[in-house]
Amino acid sequence: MTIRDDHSLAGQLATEAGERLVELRARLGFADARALKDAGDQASHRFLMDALARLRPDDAVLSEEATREERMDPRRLSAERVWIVDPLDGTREFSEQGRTDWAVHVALWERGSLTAGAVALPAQVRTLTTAAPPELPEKVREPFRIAVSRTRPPEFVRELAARLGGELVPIGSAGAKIAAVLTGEVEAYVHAGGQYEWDSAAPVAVAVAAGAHASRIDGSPLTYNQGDPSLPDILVSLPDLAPTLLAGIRDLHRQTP
Ligand SMILES: Nc1ncnc2c1ncn2[C@@H]1O[C@H](COP(=O)(O)O)[C@@H](OP(=O)(O)O)[C@H]1O
Ligand SMILES: [Mg+2]
Repeated sequence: MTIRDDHSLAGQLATEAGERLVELRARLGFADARALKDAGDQASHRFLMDALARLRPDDAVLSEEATREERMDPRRLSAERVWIVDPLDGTREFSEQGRTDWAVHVALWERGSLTAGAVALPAQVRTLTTAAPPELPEKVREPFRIAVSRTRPPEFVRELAARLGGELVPIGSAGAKIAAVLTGEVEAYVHAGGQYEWDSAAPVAVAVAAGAHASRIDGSPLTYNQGDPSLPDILVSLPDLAPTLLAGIRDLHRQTP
């Protein structure tokens, strides 16, 4: 495989890693969830690391599944091009039979911003990429829907939705939730309380390319390839809904700091 275009490369790598995960799921089955999660994380990480080393040997990589030492390698902080990958986002859902809300994330950061990315949703047989960003819905549906974590929904989002007249939709995986915003299944994704750069880099690259809003929940920019990869909160939404959500979050936090 020789792929000159980074957008296409992100798409092909995420898609192929995802196909391998589908096969692995079928082969191992769901009896031992821990074993399936670990095998999925490792197989996808190895595939992506080997492919990037072969196809983009001069670039740095930040992967969720790298060792702590590899993640802390200071070379990535002076590199001009860094691939930020989450080999299996929504690991919990991957290990649950029948669930399709898990993803493979491949993003490229260059000199301060995300420039390419892909989110494969292998069990939904689709990959969203910056090569051909999805077309956003033109109008915000009413009542609007906010995707939240199935297992760790932030406390304040229930109150936010109640005040603004929105509905909550629990979905696994940050990539699957942001994809749901871009394809019109929900209108927003709000998360707080903990997350890392690899959980959002690729889906945010696609969201921004599609024209969606993406920021921290206080409206400040999401920044990637930092020394500390923690990026604990995020808001992705259709652009017309963002001012309402940001103002609602600001009001809530003013009243309950
Ligand atoms: N409070 C928290 N602290 C750390 N990571 C969190 C988190 N809440 C969610 N995440 C991570 O964000 C991703 C999406 O989570 P969720 O499905 O709950 O929305 C998951 O990535 P992984 O599956 O790659 O570990 C999960 O680990
Ligand atoms: Mg993740």
